[in-house]
Amino acid sequence: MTDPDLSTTAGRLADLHRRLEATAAPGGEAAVQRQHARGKHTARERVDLLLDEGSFVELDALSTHRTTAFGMDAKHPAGDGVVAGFGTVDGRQVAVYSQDFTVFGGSLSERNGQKIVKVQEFAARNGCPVIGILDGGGARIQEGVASLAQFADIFRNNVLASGMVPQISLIMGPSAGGAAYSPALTDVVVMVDRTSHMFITGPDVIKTVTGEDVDMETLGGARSHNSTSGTAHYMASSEEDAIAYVQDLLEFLPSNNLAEAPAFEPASLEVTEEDEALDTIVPDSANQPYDMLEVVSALVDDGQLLQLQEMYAPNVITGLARMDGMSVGVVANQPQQLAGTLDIAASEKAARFVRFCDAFNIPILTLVDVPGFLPGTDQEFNGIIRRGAKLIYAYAEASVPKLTVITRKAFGGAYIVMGSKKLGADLNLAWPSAQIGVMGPQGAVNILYRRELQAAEEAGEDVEARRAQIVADYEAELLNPYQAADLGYVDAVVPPRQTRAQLVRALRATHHKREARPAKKHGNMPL
Ligand SMILES: CCCC(=O)SCCNC(=O)CCNC(=O)[C@H](O)C(C)(C)COP(=O)(O)OP(=O)(O)OC[C@H]1O[C@@H](n2cnc3c(N)ncnc32)[C@H](O)[C@@H]1OP(=O)(O)O
Repeated sequence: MTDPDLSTTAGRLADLHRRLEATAAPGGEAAVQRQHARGKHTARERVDLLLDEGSFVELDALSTHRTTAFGMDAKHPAGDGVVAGFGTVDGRQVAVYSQDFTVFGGSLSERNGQKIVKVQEFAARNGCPVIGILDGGGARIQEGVASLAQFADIFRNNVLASGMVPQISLIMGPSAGGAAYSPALTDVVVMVDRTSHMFITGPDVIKTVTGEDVDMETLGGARSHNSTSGTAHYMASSEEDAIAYVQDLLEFLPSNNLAEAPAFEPASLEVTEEDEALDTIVPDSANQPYDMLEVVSALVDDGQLLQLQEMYAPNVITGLARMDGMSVGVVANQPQQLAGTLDIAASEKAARFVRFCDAFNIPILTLVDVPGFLPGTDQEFNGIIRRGAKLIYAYAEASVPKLTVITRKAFGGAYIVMGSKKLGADLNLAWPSAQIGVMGPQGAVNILYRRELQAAEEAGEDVEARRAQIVADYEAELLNPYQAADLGYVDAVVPPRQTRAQLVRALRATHHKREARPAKKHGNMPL
């Protein structure tokens, strides 16, 4: 192909076209084929899948690195391994960057790091979500500290934008070493099963240092980070699934902390069949589990809940839904898992979610059926006191509308933590099946009546009959919602079928809630 004549306008236009064409597959066709063979899209294909057709405005497409060492002066792929810019998702503005694994393994250079920073700053300035698509080998080795320093800029921007604009990370390949801290600093991390990996030190380093044998998938695959480490919020079955999840998620979120989330059709307050079914959902026996997801489904619009961290700490459910057409964050104990107890993982999961909702002005609906914190040395030694306290901190700090429904058990510290009145909830409802107390009946009777039961045993009396009687007395006296209703710690005891309508009325009433906090630099959460 002959070089265009740059002394003419037509030639300059042809030159531009030639340069832009080079951005289509800067790592070469063979690298694109390798990417596809691994079941992965290219950086540009991912941006196209995410954004509304034709909406993408690319920034710095023609920039390239400045390194000369290690033969780098001979390689100048256009864009330098990141596709960056802004566009729309369902008509709403977002900023996006997408690492290109076909260019130096998607590694971060000084130059392409600056492109990412530009996108982050664009999002912060213009109040729109920023979505990072990660598929890269971390700091570009050939650039040394220049690349490392650029990461510091990115991390700092992650922190400064936190709570200002939603930040979402789509992991679609490796996110290795310290580089993994950028997604970790964002609000939501989505990983693709089998093709995405996050780790601070890889299998080889682990083998050398600790002698441990672990493969990449077990160490840092989507399943591990969704179910074990709690780093990821959704495990997608494919890249398309991951992108669809992010598109759904964005529909629940405001563009920034000063905006409102999109609103949909208001709800009808007529009692529906789903409302009626709530009257019978709590089993007669307090020890029998039921599925809290069914309660959520009956309460929220169209029964739709978008769970975050569904695979992690399933004893607490966290997710986004709509009530009356408005976004709400749902936090709910799940009696089907660990009897709904709160452990370290559940506390941290729920705390982070409450803070996420609070940052973006999303009201919080809390559904309570919690027998307490999970007992055991494992929990105590690993810091259930410090780490469980995060949930108290999050609820007490949150100034968005907070609505709480106690469906059954609400015992001890766990009662307080789960959006109780005195932590600042706006409406606390209880069902007639609610049991609110310092602890469950067996524990209470063992402590209060230990001596009496011991004496009865020594006297040859029927201890079990006596214990059953005391338990029944305790349940009748304290394990109901009426002491709390009497003292104003629940605002109303309602038939389950009326719950949805009461919550919707409360959401309407609290829509413009403003709650001031004393001025300070920041609090000191027990991290
Ligand atoms: C604050 C942040 C600090 C950090 O980022 S520290 C972390 C530094 N990075 C790492 O430790 C990861 C190094 N890379 C790897 O482990 C692997 O390349 C990785 C990412 C798992 C991918 O493995 P594979 O899928 O087998 O691909 P591969 O090794 O053949 O790499 C494909 C091409 O990408 C290149 N590459 C990967 N990571 C790079 C990097 N960091 N700097 C510069 N080039 C990098 C690699 O050389 C290869 O290039 P080529 O195709 O052979 O020309």
